Amino acid sequence: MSKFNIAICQMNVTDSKRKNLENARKMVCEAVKEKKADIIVLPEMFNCPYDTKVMSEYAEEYDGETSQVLAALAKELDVYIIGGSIPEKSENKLYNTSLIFDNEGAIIGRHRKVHLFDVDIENGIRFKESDVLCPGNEVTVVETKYCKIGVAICFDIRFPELMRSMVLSGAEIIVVPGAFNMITGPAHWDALIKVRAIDNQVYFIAASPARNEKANYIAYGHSAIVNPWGEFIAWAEEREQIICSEIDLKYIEKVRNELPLLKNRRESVYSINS
Ligand SMILES: O=C(O)CCC(=O)C(=O)O
Repeated sequence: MSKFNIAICQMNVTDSKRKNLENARKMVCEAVKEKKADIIVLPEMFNCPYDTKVMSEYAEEYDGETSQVLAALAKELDVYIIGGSIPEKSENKLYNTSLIFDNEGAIIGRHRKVHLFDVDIENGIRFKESDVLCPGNEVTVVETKYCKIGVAICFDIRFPELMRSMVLSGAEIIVVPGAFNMITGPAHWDALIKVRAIDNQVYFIAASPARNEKANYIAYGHSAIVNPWGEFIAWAEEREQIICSEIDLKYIEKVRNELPLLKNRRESVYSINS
């Protein structure tokens, strides 16, 4: 199957976990019914506000309520779900975690955000995820019936080594649920998505929550899907909406053959492990 559809549900996230889960369910159903999506991606922290003060209150151990909702939905609709991210509790630690389900509802991967968002930008934004979260330590690439998919979370997008590691493990699509903000979003979001797609010759799927002006942390929105040539093939505005695009695995092969970047790497000159 070299062609299939991926959708992003750019959902509005509120402080009610119940409403967020209901909304995720409604939008995933719509993505399947209206857009014929085969793989659906949710945004970072889709079941709770993106606020370090409340993450522990919303956190769940695997396999908690959110995981059960997503697994049941994937099975019922016969689709893959890349469950954005949620605060995950494990052995008294908290992680920012993406749970990934196949079309039978089985969990096939779990990415714990590797690079925590700790920044202090003058007259801009101060955020310190490491106040409450622990980093994950693994590169995540899941095997699906379509192809291998790399999954990372938000700030992880800024680390090209992580993305390259995924591609060297066979990823042909990279999915990044991410809640950029009103400072770094306009400055860097589109450019990062585009360049990561170009330098890794992958379809790049970046899934933001909708912009909610009432939230403490205002997400940028503008979810997007970029092809391996670096073209935006689907994009959202700020509001709640679903975007969807066809993925053509043969096109990845074509771009990689015509412009052979991955083949021409000079590993003897540089090493991403150094
Ligand atoms: O890298 C950025 O500018 C935003 C990152 C972020 O919001 C996050 O990691 O959740």
